[in-house]
Amino acid sequence: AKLPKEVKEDLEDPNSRYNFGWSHGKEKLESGKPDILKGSFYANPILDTPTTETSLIQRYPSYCGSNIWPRNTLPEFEVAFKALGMLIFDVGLMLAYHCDQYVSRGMKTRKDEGLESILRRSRCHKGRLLYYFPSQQGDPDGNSLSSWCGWHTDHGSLTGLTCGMFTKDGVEMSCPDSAAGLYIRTRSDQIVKVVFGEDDIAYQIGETTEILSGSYLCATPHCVQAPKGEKSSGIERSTFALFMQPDWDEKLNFPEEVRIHKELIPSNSALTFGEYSEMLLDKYYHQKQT
Ligand SMILES: O=C(O)CCC(=O)C(=O)O
Ligand SMILES: [Fe+2]
Repeated sequence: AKLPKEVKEDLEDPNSRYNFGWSHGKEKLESGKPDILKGSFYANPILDTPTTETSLIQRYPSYCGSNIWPRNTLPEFEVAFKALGMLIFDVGLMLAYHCDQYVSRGMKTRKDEGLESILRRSRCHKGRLLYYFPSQQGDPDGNSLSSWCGWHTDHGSLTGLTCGMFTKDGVEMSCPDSAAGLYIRTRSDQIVKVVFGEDDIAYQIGETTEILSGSYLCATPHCVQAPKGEKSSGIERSTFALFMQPDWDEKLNFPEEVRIHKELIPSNSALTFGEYSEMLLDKYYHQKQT
């Protein structure tokens, strides 16, 4: 986020709707306003070029495009991003195995249709380095719990997260406001602050896992609160998320009873994850138009 403007512009990829490389102020919030509170850098830490087929790149640019790296300005960045992404991926596969064990108590799934197999063969995983710009006093939304990032569920399968790192002018420090950070809502509707260490990885369930597991597993609603108070001015937050999700070509066998995005899922057929994500994008796009 602190690279010169021209360097960041070179790292932008409008064709993928800014889903590769640098993205700032391009994503729209629920209110329809651009999200200027955070800057992101997206890349697939497992594959630099998921496919060379032009028709696929045109159809699913946000998944099938190629990584963009600041190889001249920050040569160590690519190495670190891939190492962290792959670590979260490997541990995530172990977690997926246990998710399958849990779900198998309640429903029958073929082994090759389990979460672990689906994630192992996917070419669609996406790492996102997030940088929340310094909190400002008197932000219009400064008092709400979701002041840095609103309540949402991630739409993929599993999201792995590192703990947020707070800095001021780039120097690491503990956050003066202990209430700042990530919050989740539990199955019993409790709001819980997520606390974990710098050597830990936290995983959240995404919507696709909820749907495919017949709601045995539930997507984790979460938001990020900015620090408040005078002492917190100038505090920035950085973290890394790995969105583990099925391949664009993966046929999703939706169970008969579906709780979320019901209206989008045809009752008789299996969509691919690529088709399904496109429908979701269209849905949110449509909502924003009305
Ligand atoms: O900043 C965080 O800890 C969470 C980020 C997040 O929810 C997302 O990128 O979807
Ligand atoms: Fe999220």
